[in-house]
Amino acid sequence: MILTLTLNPSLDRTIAIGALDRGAVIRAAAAHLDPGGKGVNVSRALLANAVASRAVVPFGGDEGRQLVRLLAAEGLDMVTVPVIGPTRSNVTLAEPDGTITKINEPGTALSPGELDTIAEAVLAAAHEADWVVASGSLPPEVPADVYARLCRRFAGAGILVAVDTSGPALACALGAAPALVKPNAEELAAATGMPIRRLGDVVEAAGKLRAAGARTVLASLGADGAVLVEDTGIWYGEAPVTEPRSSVGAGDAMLAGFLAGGGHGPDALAQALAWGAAAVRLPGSRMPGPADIDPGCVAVGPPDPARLLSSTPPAPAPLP
Ligand SMILES: Nc1ncnc2c1ncn2[C@@H]1O[C@H](COP(=O)(O)OP(=O)(O)O)[C@@H](O)[C@H]1O
Ligand SMILES: O=P(O)(O)OC[C@H]1O[C@](O)(COP(=O)(O)O)[C@@H](O)[C@@H]1O
Repeated sequence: MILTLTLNPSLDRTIAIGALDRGAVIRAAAAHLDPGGKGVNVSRALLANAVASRAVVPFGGDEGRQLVRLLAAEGLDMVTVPVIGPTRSNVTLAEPDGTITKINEPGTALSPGELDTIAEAVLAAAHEADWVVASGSLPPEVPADVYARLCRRFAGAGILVAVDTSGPALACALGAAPALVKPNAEELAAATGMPIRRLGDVVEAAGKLRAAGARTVLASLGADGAVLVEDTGIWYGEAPVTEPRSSVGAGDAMLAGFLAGGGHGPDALAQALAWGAAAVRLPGSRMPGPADIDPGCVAVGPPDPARLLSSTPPAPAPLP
């Protein structure tokens, strides 16, 4: 069983527009509402592929009740934890050429008591879990070491922790030896202070995250695919999509595919890429099921260090 924790879940509204014209009245072509948040999406993708998963989901206010209703309608196995602050809403503007602009709210603070209740819910469910996935940003005022504490709590208990986050929460988690981290190119650049222009940079930056404590690094590179760096090897793979519809949730589908594929090695990477590509072909953050996933669209092999990435993440700010 794969247990997910999303401390900052969301209602995700994806709005299809013609072109993003700042300052104008933009008439939307279509809109989708999906339940969201990174761990929630990992569980949704696993559910869509009949892989056992349970999601720990704090929820608050009318938005939170709607989130829980949407997840219940999908049949998600979840442990819901009521909290006072309302669940956030995130908006994605999707243009016809595939450009997406995301506006993610910060979310509402969790009190120390609420955090304790959420931690108890994770501990109670974790005894059945092979993996615990701690994913997404932290709401305001939540201590940056919250995922690190989770890693330490499960170290030695035979439960592997995967962390998908950014900034101080990622930096703290690295020091607690997570089994897996899944940075995207921008997070990799920010975490290492390195410009990420070529596959060689990705491999080098992943090596730095491993030196800092992560056992395995699954670096997602958007349309360029992904690089896997672990004890037994380094692999690169891609699964091109000719008509991308929405990349929202692609990273979460990809992580779900990797864990469902065994959580290590080139076959798991291939499955991750197939699930990520399938998510990109679907609208909003709809998670792909077996009918959407084409394992034949993936190529995995050794990375060519000189290969340039098609887009370079913003140059990282100098490390303090
Ligand atoms: N335009 C695309 N074409 C094909 N695959 C994509 C595309 N965008 C994303 N993906 C797939 O989704 C994965 C995650 O995307 P990425 O943008 O790196 O992550 P995140 O959504 O976490 O920022 C990629 O590694 C790739 O497998
Ligand atoms: O917690 P964060 O970093 O604000 O991200 C939350 C957002 O990420 C998503 O989980 C999508 O994630 P990915 O596109 O990285 O797979 C959305 O559902 C949600 O709105």
